[in-house]
Amino acid sequence: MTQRGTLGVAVVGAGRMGADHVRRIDRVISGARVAAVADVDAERAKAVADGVDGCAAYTDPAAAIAAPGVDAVLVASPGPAHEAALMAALRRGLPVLCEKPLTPDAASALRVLRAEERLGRRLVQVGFMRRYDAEYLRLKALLDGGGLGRPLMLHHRHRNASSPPWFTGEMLLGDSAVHEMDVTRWLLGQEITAVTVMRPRPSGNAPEGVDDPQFAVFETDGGALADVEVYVNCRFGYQVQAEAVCENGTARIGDAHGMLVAAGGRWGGSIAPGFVERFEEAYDRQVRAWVDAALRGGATGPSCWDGYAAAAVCEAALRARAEGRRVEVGLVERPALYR
Ligand SMILES: NC(=O)C1=CN([C@@H]2O[C@H](COP(=O)(O)OP(=O)(O)OC[C@H]3O[C@@H](n4cnc5c(N)ncnc54)[C@H](O)[C@@H]3O)[C@@H](O)[C@H]2O)C=CC1
Ligand SMILES: O=C1[C@@H](O)[C@H](O)[C@@H](O)[C@H](O)[C@H]1O
Repeated sequence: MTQRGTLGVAVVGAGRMGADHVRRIDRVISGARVAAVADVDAERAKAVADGVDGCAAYTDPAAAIAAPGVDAVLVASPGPAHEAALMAALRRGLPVLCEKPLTPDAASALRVLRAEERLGRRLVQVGFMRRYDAEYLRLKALLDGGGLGRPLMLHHRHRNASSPPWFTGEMLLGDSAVHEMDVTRWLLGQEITAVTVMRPRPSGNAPEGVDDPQFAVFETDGGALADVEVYVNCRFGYQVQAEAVCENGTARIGDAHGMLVAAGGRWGGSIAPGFVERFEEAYDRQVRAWVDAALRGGATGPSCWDGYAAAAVCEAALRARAEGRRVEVGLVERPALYR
């Protein structure tokens, strides 16, 4: 039950993304309020909850999800903790926005999908926020319109200025390139069927033991190819680009944002420092769409099927990287709920 048409949200995980979503719900989005914040780090939960009127702090996510006034759950804990929070929310029949990845592997993603399927209706939205980015939406509309002919190839570039200290070689695929796995499927309306991963000699910027950058190639069931360069210690900024090569033309996004300045014999723009700045409007639109759907009692956007398919592609990519060979992606039959 919502109080006076306002969605009471429990936010699980009060780190970088969780705290930013709390700010967004509290100050940017209408129709929702943060009723509870849970973090295993009690001080962090309290610090974030203290910034919001009437918000309670918890260290146990299940207690926050069951708290009075909670109508919906936003999961922003690390990927391995997502399944427990998702299951607790689904047991109570609550709508969930779960940060990517849905879960870190296909088996756990499938368990979540089956739990939602048993309820017979969609309650989960996965935080693949690029689907809400204005540039990606324009590219999707262009491809769907068919004016350029059939898409043949996608070229993706995903560069971060630097990776956090805990980042591993596996995370370039499971944490970063998972976005390209999702947008490839979404832009083309096709499933990824096989993955190959190649690695150049690591950059001198890469932390010891981290194979950065990596290069992956996806094959799809519609006969398209997509490649992604993931480079998470490029130093120069946060850059996400995509180019579609179609039968009769190409379209490219992610080159320039905002102003171009000409001065002193040079011209140019600026590159966002990080994902929070580059995708700020997409995060806003994503959360707004989730709140609107939850207030109507449903879910929208990337589904458990999308989260599961991306997890299966990740698993294949990790095997392809470890074994140095092309690996096929195995998916279960797509349930009727997600068709
Ligand atoms: N869509 C996007 O562009 C981005 C998405 N993410 C995703 O957001 C999620 C969170 O990432 P960050 O905020 O960067 O991580 P973070 O490390 O900054 O924050 C995670 C928080 O969760 C807490 N936590 C750990 N285990 C928990 C549990 N079992 N229950 C409740 N809280 C727990 C930690 O104490 C920490 O405060 C991840 O799934 C990540 O992949 C992260 C960055 C960007
Ligand atoms: O999701 C994200 C992070 O978790 C990930 O670590 C970054 O590489 C991505 O650019 C960002 O969008």
